[in-house]
Amino acid sequence: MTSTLKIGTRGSPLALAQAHETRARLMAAHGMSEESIEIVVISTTGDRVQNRALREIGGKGLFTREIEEAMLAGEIDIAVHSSKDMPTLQPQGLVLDCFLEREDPRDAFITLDGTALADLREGAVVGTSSLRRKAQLLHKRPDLQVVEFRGNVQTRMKKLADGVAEATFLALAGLNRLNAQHISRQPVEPSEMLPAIAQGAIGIERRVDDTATDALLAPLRHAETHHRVAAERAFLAGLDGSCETPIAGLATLDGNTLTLKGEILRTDGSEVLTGSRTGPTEQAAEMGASLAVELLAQTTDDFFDWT
Ligand SMILES: NCc1[nH]cc(CCC(=O)O)c1CC(=O)O
Repeated sequence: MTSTLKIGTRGSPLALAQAHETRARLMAAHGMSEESIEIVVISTTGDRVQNRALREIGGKGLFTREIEEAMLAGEIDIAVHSSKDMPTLQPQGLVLDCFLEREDPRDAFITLDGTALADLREGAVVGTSSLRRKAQLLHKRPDLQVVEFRGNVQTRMKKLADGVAEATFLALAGLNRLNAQHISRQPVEPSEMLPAIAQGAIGIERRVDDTATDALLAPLRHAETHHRVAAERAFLAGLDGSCETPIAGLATLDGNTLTLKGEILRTDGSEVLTGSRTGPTEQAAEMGASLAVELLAQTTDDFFDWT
């Protein structure tokens, strides 16, 4: 290969770690040299706006638009993303169909002194900007107070140190990828709190008609992750999920048998609707779609209202 493969990514520490992991996997799979793969950092609207809740400026494409424009313009060849931040539909001409082996999909509960979620004092303040985590937490513990908590891992840890909140949640996958061993964390079992759709899975987007890049990505594709993410994202798509709706879901695989658990919540945590599907991997998308239909059928008109 004579030309350079260009990987587009956001510039956050986690995004860069994921881009470097992708480059390392490409090098290992194809014997490519480090110089033959360039990492191109692209700033997105989501990165630039730090002072407002993301949902106020709208939509899931906030962290992807500028990267996708660069790919359509041919300035980059692939884009490396956290699949959980990706809309279910990609812009015309692009496809998200390469998923690397999934990291731990669980959330982590973070306190400075190691207090467990179950031991959090009555009325404690928890910081999170995730509507899902907020709704799930309030569903279990209506006594807790949830405050908005944006920013990268360091910023959030500083807020804990400053006493802005006593606890927060982070994705275990992110902590692992950042080698953040110094941050003490307690994994939250999915039976306690279902994670976000596709949490822990790196997704690689490319141009639909770029067959050379498609072939280059082939050895990076992880089949089990693909089936699990396909079921979860079909569930999300069926719910027309935006970041305004608390949605959670996780698919697990036992041989060729996929089990998908999914839930939707009222924003204040006062109601949660859950369900599951089990079937062969070939039916991943149908399972996700039919679970979405089942849960939507149980919602009343005001279920998605802000409360
Ligand atoms: N919304 C930000 C985001 N997007 C992906 C991850 C973690 C890594 C992953 O899920 O792959 C995080 C941080 C977090 O939720 O703590």
